[in-house]
Amino acid sequence: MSKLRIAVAGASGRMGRMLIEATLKDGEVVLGAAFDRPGSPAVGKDAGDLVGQPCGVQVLDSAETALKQADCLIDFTRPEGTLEHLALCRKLGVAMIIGTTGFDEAGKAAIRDAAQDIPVVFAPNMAVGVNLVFKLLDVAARILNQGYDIEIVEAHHKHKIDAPSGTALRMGEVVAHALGRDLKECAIYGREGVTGERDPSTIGFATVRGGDIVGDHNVMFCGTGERVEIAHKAGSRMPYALGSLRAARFLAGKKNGLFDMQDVLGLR
Ligand SMILES: NC(=O)C1=CN([C@@H]2O[C@H](COP(=O)(O)OP(=O)(O)OC[C@H]3O[C@@H](n4cnc5c(N)ncnc54)[C@H](OP(=O)(O)O)[C@@H]3O)[C@@H](O)[C@H]2O)C=CC1
Ligand SMILES: O=C(O)C1=N[C@H](C(=O)O)C[C@H](O)C1
Repeated sequence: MSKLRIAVAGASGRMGRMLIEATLKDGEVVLGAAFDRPGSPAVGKDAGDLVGQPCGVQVLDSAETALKQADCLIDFTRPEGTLEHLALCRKLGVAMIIGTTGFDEAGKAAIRDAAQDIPVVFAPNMAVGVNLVFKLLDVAARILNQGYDIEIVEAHHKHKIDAPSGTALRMGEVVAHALGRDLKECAIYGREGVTGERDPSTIGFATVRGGDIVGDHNVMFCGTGERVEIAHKAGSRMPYALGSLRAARFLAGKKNGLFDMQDVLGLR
């Protein structure tokens, strides 16, 4: 059987480079194509040169040409780019792994719609450890369901453009769902000035941005006389890339459908 051909969008980005490295090291898949935006300095270079491992696959500036050489696209770019690539994947029948965060409701609806025709894994965090944390949070919130104030603190590198992180938002959704609340109605994004006492029905978010922090998340259940903290710290982007490749293998042979990493890891 021929190996699964992976295409990488945003090839020269932080995740693009990590995905190329992980794909080249993986014995079960091959790098079918890599592409970047027209005008990117990476276009025309050997994709493997971006990670010090020449491979003979040139970085293209046409997503459509690249996707014709792939079975599955892994996309960690920006919402507007991902949605353009999604339309092309739908047209060409290419499976898609979406790691990009920061979509608005219309963007999420477009992903759900496309998944009627192609298989898609869409997850704010592909790391196995973070997906375990989602499960732990569900258990914790159901047990600590009264008398505990919930605060979610995340920290990322200075280049990150969206806040709170997609992962922090998903953590909030998991906790809110376990408590029978709607995150849209109970989230508090930052505080300033005379805020008054804390409303116990809220879930608070705090964001730190600086340096080269890969990604830290800490969910605090603050009670009276005790505090439970469930945290994950990423020291490298490799877990996101390895999770994405696991997701690509999970989609192989599927005709359509929308999945996330809980499906991929059998945690649903
Ligand atoms: N789900 C997960 O596990 C993870 C998700 N992420 C998410 O992945 C995304 C990318 O992160 P990161 O790699 O750090 O970002 P980078 O900025 O390092 O890379 C983004 C890449 O996408 C390209 N790009 C930007 N805009 C567009 C566009 N409109 N169309 C096509 N390509 C575009 C960039 O090109 P150019 O340089 O020309 O702008 C660049 O090559 C973010 O949304 C981040 O939150 C990150 C890590 C893990
Ligand atoms: O931009 C990043 O770097 C990351 N983004 C994702 C998010 O928004 O949750 C995942 C990870 O935390 C790294």
